[in-house]
Amino acid sequence: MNKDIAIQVNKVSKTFKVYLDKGTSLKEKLLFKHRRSYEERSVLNEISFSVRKGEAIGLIGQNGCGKSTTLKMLSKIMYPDKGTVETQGRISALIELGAGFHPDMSGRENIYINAAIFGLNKQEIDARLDRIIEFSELEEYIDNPVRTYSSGMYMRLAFAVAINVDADILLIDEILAVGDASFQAKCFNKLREIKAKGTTIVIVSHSLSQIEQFCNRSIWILNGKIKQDGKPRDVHPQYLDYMGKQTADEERKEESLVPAASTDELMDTEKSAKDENRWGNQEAQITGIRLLDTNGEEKTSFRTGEFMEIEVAYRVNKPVKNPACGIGIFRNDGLQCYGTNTGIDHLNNISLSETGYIYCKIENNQLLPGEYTLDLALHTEDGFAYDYWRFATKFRMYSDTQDIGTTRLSHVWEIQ
Ligand SMILES: Nc1ncnc2c1ncn2[C@@H]1O[C@H](COP(=O)(O)OP(=O)(O)OP(=O)(O)O)[C@@H](O)[C@H]1O
Repeated sequence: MNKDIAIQVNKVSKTFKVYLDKGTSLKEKLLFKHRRSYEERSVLNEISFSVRKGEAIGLIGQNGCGKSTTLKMLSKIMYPDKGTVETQGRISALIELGAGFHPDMSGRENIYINAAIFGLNKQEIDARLDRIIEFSELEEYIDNPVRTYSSGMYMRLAFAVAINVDADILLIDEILAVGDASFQAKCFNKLREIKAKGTTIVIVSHSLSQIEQFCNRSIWILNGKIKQDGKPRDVHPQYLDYMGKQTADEERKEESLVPAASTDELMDTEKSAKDENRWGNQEAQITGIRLLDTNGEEKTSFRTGEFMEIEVAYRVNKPVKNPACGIGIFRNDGLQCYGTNTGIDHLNNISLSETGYIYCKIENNQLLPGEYTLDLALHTEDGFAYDYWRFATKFRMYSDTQDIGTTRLSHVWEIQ
């Protein structure tokens, strides 16, 4: 293996046997006692990738796609059925919370056992013990059995050991989801320090922003293969779009499974949905809404600073005088981030055909990462609604910068 490479995964496949049900009742259990039928479930199918020394990479993908399985094979907790995994250097892994801890032993004793698993001898552990206990902030509890610890305390101890064993490769699975915000921030700072020292890091996380903040590269696993491997800012939008479409398909499928309602029920449901999120005299109606990127492609996620176009399809049922179109953007905690309309923008004397489209082009959408909803309205110049549609659509913003607040303000620094 090339000396600049820390991890080399070559055509790795992994299949699990899933045993089929032997029944739940005593009768079924006895009858099917010898049933050995199982199904082979292929999780990874000839995946290959390599990680250079000092690189930090994120593994992403939907639930059950094989991220943890990949990490377990990197740490040699599990072996591939086919293919090879080669690594160079000492590995430290935070994979299953509390794995490697003995519940009846104290925190202190577990530090020795855990650090020994990572390859340290007694003197090396002695030299690091105070540092580990201090980082874990568990001084008061360190001589209590770990079965008395909360999951947050487990995580503190596990993290404190894993980052203090001078590993060359650190593997972390969703571990930072546990623990309070201040400890998480401390862990992140420590990870940055470790990364700066040249440690190779592989993280599995559902938090894309954690990966964006921290990793140089993201690998997206889909249907047993690597779907994309590249900079987080290139991979994540595609992944989010794919996930957005999946969710929409599932919602449509669920809707088609709902038993047909009677006409009265349908009218009632439509009416209550309308009452709640849509109002106006409907003389002019919004008939569709799409969010488009610079190529005119429909998207549900946008990068901070990217072009975003709101396309509003309309129909005019009765001639309307001096209509206006407005938008309102809300963050998912309800905060209104922006609102405007054609009147505010001095676009007067608009005339609408029977049907058509209105476009609002946002050249430089500087909203910061988060989930947003969009309200749309067709209304008279003085604000009387023809059709006001609350939560007309949703979108997500992402970024690889870490600004705080709602919007990135255009700015420059000058130091004198
Ligand atoms: N030891 C095992 N025996 C049988 N099936 C397993 C085993 N370990 C994992 N699997 C199955 O393999 C698939 C991939 O699991 P894995 O934990 O790697 O997914 P993941 O991408 O980490 O998912 P998540 O995001 O939900 O944690 C799942 O369908 C899981 O049920």
